[in-house]
Amino acid sequence: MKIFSAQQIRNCDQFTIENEPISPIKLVERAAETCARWIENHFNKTSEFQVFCGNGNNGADGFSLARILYTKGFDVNVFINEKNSKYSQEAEINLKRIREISGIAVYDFNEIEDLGFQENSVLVDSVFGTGLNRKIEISVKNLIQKLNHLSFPKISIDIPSGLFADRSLEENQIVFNADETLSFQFWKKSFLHPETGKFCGNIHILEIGLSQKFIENEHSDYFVIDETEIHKIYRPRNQFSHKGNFGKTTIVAGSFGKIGAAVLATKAALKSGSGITFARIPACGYFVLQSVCPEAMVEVSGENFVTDFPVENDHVLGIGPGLGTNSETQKSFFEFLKNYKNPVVLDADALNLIAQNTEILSSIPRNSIITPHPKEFERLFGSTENSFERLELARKKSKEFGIYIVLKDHHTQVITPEQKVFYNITGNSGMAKGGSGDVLLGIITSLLAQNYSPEEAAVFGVWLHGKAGDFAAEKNSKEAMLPSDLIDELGNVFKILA
Ligand SMILES: NC(=O)C1=CN([C@@H]2O[C@H](COP(=O)(O)OP(=O)(O)OC[C@H]3O[C@@H](n4cnc5c(N)ncnc54)[C@H](O)[C@@H]3O)[C@@H](O)[C@H]2O)[C@@H](O)CC1
Ligand SMILES: [K+]
Repeated sequence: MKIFSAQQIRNCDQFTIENEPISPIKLVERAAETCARWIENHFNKTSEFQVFCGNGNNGADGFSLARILYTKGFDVNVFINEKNSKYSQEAEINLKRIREISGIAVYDFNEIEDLGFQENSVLVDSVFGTGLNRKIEISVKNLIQKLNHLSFPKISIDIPSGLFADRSLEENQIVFNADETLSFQFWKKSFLHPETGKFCGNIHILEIGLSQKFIENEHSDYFVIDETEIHKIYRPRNQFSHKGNFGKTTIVAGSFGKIGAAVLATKAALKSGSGITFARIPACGYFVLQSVCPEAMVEVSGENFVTDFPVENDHVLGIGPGLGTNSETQKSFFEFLKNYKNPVVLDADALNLIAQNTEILSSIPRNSIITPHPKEFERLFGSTENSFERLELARKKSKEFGIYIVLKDHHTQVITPEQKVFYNITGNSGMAKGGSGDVLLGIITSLLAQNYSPEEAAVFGVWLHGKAGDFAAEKNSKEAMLPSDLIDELGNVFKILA
């Protein structure tokens, strides 16, 4: 699914109004009705809704929602900024409709303290939407601060007030802290970054029938990985195929004390479809690997750490988990990078070795995939102010070195040399444990070996990994789930695709 900027969303609204055609007020009504349906399905009629409305069309949505909820039998109060009487046309019409209903009281933002809300209150934030274009003024700031201190359920309409749709926060910005965000039609970039996404609570993207023609034709470099895309990428195994059709994967990993990383990566490669799987590990891990992964072939290199790298051109190599940073490993790894031309997958210590001498970055074979977490990324490419800037730096570096960067985070981003960005929305905090990255490297390497393109392997790989994590959390809890549980769940994820 494409992600648009605030300006592109405005253009999409406008295009829909002109071409469907539909009047602006009817479009607001459609958006509000969609929210009301969601609310009706999630709250019972004893709830009392306190709806806070701004002056733009986000406010218009709020007024309309208040009216619809009232007609559905909910108790509703509406709050406005009496001092600011300049409303958008749609907001003005909808506020007038509210004033005509005697059962809905309209109060000023200032009155919330005198009123004291009922215990069954639900707060609805319809103050600012995607039209926010500057820092919030003091009176609204005070309101949001006060509301954030109340412990009632909080719903934001379209976007929590105070967030920009497509960029980071201003300094000292106050943002409504939602439990649920009901957002129209598109994911917004700010929902997907940690500094801003933390204000959104659970995100629900509600379809409001904006123009498909506009959405198809409008260019964007930013995407959310959705299941429809994954179905297009996934290739079921042909009945007449044999193991030679699914590639050869070699995992180069492990050192004394870190053989577990090699085991996880190798098992993950085996469980995500690789035809023939090799592990190149130091001798100290030989018996462990052979016993826990009997399907893999083991090649030994060095005693306690890997001392030479394979150069078989028909294998796809995934290098790094638990490799260690011994100087002998580094020397042969760098030698290998200088001579090897096929795409490889690099993670963990492979990246730490490169970070010790970043000149070698330009020797990474074109179209390789690297999978750094934010700290590893910083060691490779330098620090940035926030995750929005980090993403833009990653786009630049992807292009410069002709590599795919899988920037691991709560919503992992896959960045391509063409500067496209794919945000992953599967996965959960139970995966924030040592070993998860080793599993991801195994999956992506295996997919690349099976002839998925680097973009497909990275996008499909992060999605599979996250989905397996979601299944594992459901069975074991986020606390108790282990990276090995992700590997066990891969089968169930493939089953939903077949
Ligand atoms: N345009 C449309 O057709 C649709 C719009 N929709 C709603 O409309 C919203 C966007 O509406 P608007 O573009 O009117 O903007 P908003 O309702 O987000 O409000 C911003 C308004 O306040 C002003 N403003 C911006 N920053 C401010 C600040 N810091 N302090 C004080 N005032 C500030 C802006 O000039 C604008 O008038 C969406 O988020 C969505 O909720 C939906 O109803 C769907 C259809
Ligand atoms: K809002």
